[in-house]
Parts: sequence; C-alpha cells; structure tokens
Amino acid sequence: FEPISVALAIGVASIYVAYRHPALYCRFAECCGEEKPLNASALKLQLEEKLFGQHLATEVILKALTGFKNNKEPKKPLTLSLHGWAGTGKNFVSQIVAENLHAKGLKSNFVHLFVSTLHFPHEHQTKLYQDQLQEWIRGNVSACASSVFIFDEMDKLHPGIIDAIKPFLDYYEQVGGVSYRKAIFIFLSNAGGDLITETALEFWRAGRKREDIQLNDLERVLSVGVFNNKHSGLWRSRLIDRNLIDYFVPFLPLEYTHVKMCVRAEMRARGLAVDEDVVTRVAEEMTFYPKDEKIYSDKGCKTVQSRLSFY
Ligand SMILES: Nc1ncnc2c1ncn2[C@@H]1O[C@H](COP(=O)(O)OP(=O)(O)OP(=O)(O)O)[C@@H](O)[C@H]1O
Repeated sequence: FEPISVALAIGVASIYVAYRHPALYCRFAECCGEEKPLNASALKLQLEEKLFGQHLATEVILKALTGFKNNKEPKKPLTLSLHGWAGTGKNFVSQIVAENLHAKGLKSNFVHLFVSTLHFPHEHQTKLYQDQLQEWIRGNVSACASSVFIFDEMDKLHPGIIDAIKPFLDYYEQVGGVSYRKAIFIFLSNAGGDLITETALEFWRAGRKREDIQLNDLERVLSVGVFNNKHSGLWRSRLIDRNLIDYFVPFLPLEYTHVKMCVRAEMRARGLAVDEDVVTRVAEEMTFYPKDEKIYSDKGCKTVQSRLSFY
C-alpha cells in the first residue's frame, strides 16, 4: 500500500461517515453535541450523592443548567461564579458539570480549564493575555457552540483580564460572525469565602439549621463583596456591573461531619473497606475555625486524600 493514498482514503471515508452517519461517527470520535439534552435527573442524583453539605450550590447549579439547556434559544451564554473556601467542592462540582455536558468531562476537547497562576502569571502581560483569551474562546466556540470554559483561581487573576471576555458574555446575537449564546462559563474563586463563613456562623450561633440558609442570604452579599474586593479577579468588573454573571453560587464551609463523609467517600473510591476509626482520625487531624468553637474545616476536604494515604 502507498501510505499517502491510504491516509487520503481514511480521511475521505471519515468525512463520508461524519456526514452520512453522524451517530456512528460520534461513537468513535468526540462530537460537540450542541443539541444534546441534559440528563437533569442524572445530574441531580450525582450532586445529591457525591457533593456533601452544599444544599445551595446543588440547588442553584441544577436550576441554572436545566433552565439553560432546556432553552433552545438562550439570549446569552450561561455564566456561573462559584465562591467559597478551599476544599469545599468548587473544582469537584465543575468536574461533575463538565461530565454531564460532555462525556469526557475535563478531558473533552470542548471543555477548557484556565488556571490563573499557570496561564496568566504576569501582570505586565495583561494585554497579551486578553488577546490570547479572546482568540482562544473565539476559535473554540466556532468549533463547538456548547463549549465549556472554566476559570480556576479567579481571585489570583490580575484585574481587568477577565473583562476581555465581556463581549462574549453579553446579549449579542453574534460577535464577529460567531454566536456565543450556547457556551458556558464557570468562574471559581475563594473570594467571598469569608463572607459566606460569617453568614453560616451567624446561623449556627443563632441555633438555626445550615439547610435554612437561603440563596437570598448570600447572593447579594457575594456579588457586592466580590466587586469591591481588589483581589477577587472581578474587582470593579464590568461583568458584574453589567449583570452578566447569571448566578453567584455560594459554597458553605464544611463541618466535621462533612469531612468524615469525604474520608468515607475517598476510602470507597480506593476500594477500601470503611474503617470508622481511620475516618475519625483523619477528620480530627484537620484544623477548624473559629479557634474556640471549631466548627468549619479551614481546608474543607482538601487534604483528606493525602492524609488518608498515611493510614
Ligand atoms: N462538598 C464536598 N463534597 C464531597 N467531596 C468534596 C467536597 N468538597 C471537597 N471535596 C473533596 O475534596 C477534593 C478537593 O476539593 P475541590 O478541589 O473541589 O476544592 P475547591 O473548592 O475547588 O478548592 P480550591 O478553592 O482550593 O480550588 C475534591 O476532589 C473532593 O474529593
């Protein structure tokens, strides 16, 4: 066989299959699945079973995603801003959401993760990053309208960088011939974590249940807090004052019982039998806030995995 002709024949055959039998093609190659509906009950089940102690995040994320995916003609892309202390589940949820939108999750060609300290480290290169970001998003949304973009460590992003994507998040039908209305943008940040903890603490001190905390108790506090915080990545951001962020999603600080749940989940994931003695020992190694009352794990479940390896 002559290699060039073989490669050419394979190429032509793939194009033929892609056009004539898209379902078959998508079983072997990853497809964008722009019109693919969201399996809302599967997402609900996963969030309820896997995500501990986050009744608000579960509720908001479900509502936001089902509403958005059920809408055939969204007027703008969906933009979620997730806030909370370290280790409370923001990356974990993003991974679950990504998997429910594109089967390969974070490994999908249509899910893109940006980490501020890795991708945008130098403040003096803000202009360059803005151009690159615009170009990257334009290219990817042109290839797949339902692309997902996750921005981790928003609080470490230099002010102004994120405003470069404002035109894409706005209510435009098209920008430069590309429609961004089916894309999803998720921002992750520790900014606002202290505000959330203070509210949770007030409830706790008043003897009220954690589950009684409503979105209203936090959403406004968060958006104002983040807007006025120089180190939030959204400081005085036009995304906030133009109301382009659809939902501010609060992640509550995790309590001792939640940490124990994380340890059990991690043991099961490793195929180990759950040993309550080890569960208690790992949970007790964590440090809790405030100093006197010791209610919230200050690293959430973040170090559970590495600590468990010692046992
Ligand atoms: N609420 C939770 N429910 C279940 N597991 C959790 C939860 N929070 C954290 N975990 C576990 O801890 C690990 C670390 O959490 P994750 O990376 O999601 O934290 P994060 O909120 O993104 O933190 P950071 O702000 O530091 O990035 C997760 O992979 C998951 O295993």
